[in-house]
Formats: sequence, C-alpha cells, structure tokens
Amino acid sequence: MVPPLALDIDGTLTTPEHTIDPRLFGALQRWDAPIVIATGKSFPYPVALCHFLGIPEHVIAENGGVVYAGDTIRFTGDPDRAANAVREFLDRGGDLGYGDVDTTNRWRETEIAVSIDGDESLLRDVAAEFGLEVVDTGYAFHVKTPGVEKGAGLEAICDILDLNPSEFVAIGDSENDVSLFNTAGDSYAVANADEKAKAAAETVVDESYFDGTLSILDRLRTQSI
Ligand SMILES: O=C(O)COP(=O)(O)O
Ligand SMILES: [Mg+2]
Repeated sequence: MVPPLALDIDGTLTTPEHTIDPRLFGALQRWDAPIVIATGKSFPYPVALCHFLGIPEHVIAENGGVVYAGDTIRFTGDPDRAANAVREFLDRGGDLGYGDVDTTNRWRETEIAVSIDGDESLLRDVAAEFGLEVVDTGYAFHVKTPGVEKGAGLEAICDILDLNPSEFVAIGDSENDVSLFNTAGDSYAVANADEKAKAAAETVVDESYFDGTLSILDRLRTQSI
C-alpha cells in the first residue's frame, strides 16, 4: 500500500519556470491512497488542480487558513487584521506588486500575499505591529495569523476524513512546509528547498522541483511493494 500524501505546490509540483510539471497528471492519477494538496496559494488554485487532475478535492490553502475535504470547509486566522496590516503597508508606500486585478489575492479569505519583490523590511515591521507574521515561501511573502499553518491544516483534514497525520508522507520546498513536515509521519524536501525546509525534513533528495518529487514517489511506490 502506498502512503497518503501531503503535497506542496510551488517548487514541489512545478518546474523551475513555475508551471505544473505535466508528469504530475499520470503520477497522481495512479496513486492509490488519499492525496492532500497543501499550499500557500488561495483556495481556487488547489481546488482547480485537484479538479483537473481528477482526484478528490482534499485541500489546504492559504497556508492552513482554508481547509476543505469531504463536505466540510474550515477557516482559521484573522482576515480583518491581515487586511488592516496591509492597508498600513500600502499607506507607508508599500506595494503588493500584483497590479489592479490581483488574481493572487482576489479570492484570498484569511491572509494576504505580497510579491517576493515587495519591500520585505517594511512588511515585516508592519506585520509585527499588528501581531501578524510574514512567511517567505520563495514565491511570495504571506502576512498571516501566527498559528495558522499547513500542519494544523493537515490535522484538520485528517479529522474530517478520519485519517491519522502520522500515516502521511509530506513533500515540500520552503518554510511554509515546516509545520507540515513536523505533523506528517515522514517528510521529504526537494533539492531546491530553502534551509528551513531542508532542516525540518526527514530526507532531502538530490533532485530539484518535480524531478525530486517524482523520485520520492518512485521510492515510496517501490517501498510499498
Ligand atoms: O503561494 C506561495 O507563495 C507558495 O505556494 P506553495 O505553498 O504551494 O509553495
Ligand atoms: Mg512551495
């Protein structure tokens, strides 16, 4: 039996060009155990990914702020505080960096993302004043409520689906995956992972991006035979 998976998206299921690696489709469609997609992206992104992969929508979005599985959706965090902090960031000359339509934040419900090119030190100052934290995923800065984490999201999904987090294998690439690694029974970081993710993972593989994830899936499949 292959183990249940908790998979990060950016840096883990993607290519260096930020696109979904097309080999993901075959790899996950053949996976005979629950799969949770756990991301910092807003809710529609992982839902759409599951939908088009043809797998059940077991989703942790917004770094744990939104959890969806079965017929249940759960929200955690303080969206008003995040909105107030970002208003202050903008008032002091900061820029979210996503233009007027801003599809990165348009459907965000519990936290706010700022472009990785944004003013990090201003953002960190303002977030601290509002009692919020900033998570750097390598793809964006996320202004979020402390304690809202992918790991807590995995516990919530397991509660909904009557699974045990210790059965899961987590794969990720950045500091927003550390809590996921600590909650799952086993954990892998791909070679492009940041230092925090590498330090927290049980195993760091030699390959990067989806090459790394595919090598982990092959390894898990072989171990399960
Ligand atoms: O949205 C981000 O900044 C990163 O997303 P990820 O958690 O899927 O890597
Ligand atoms: Mg990632």
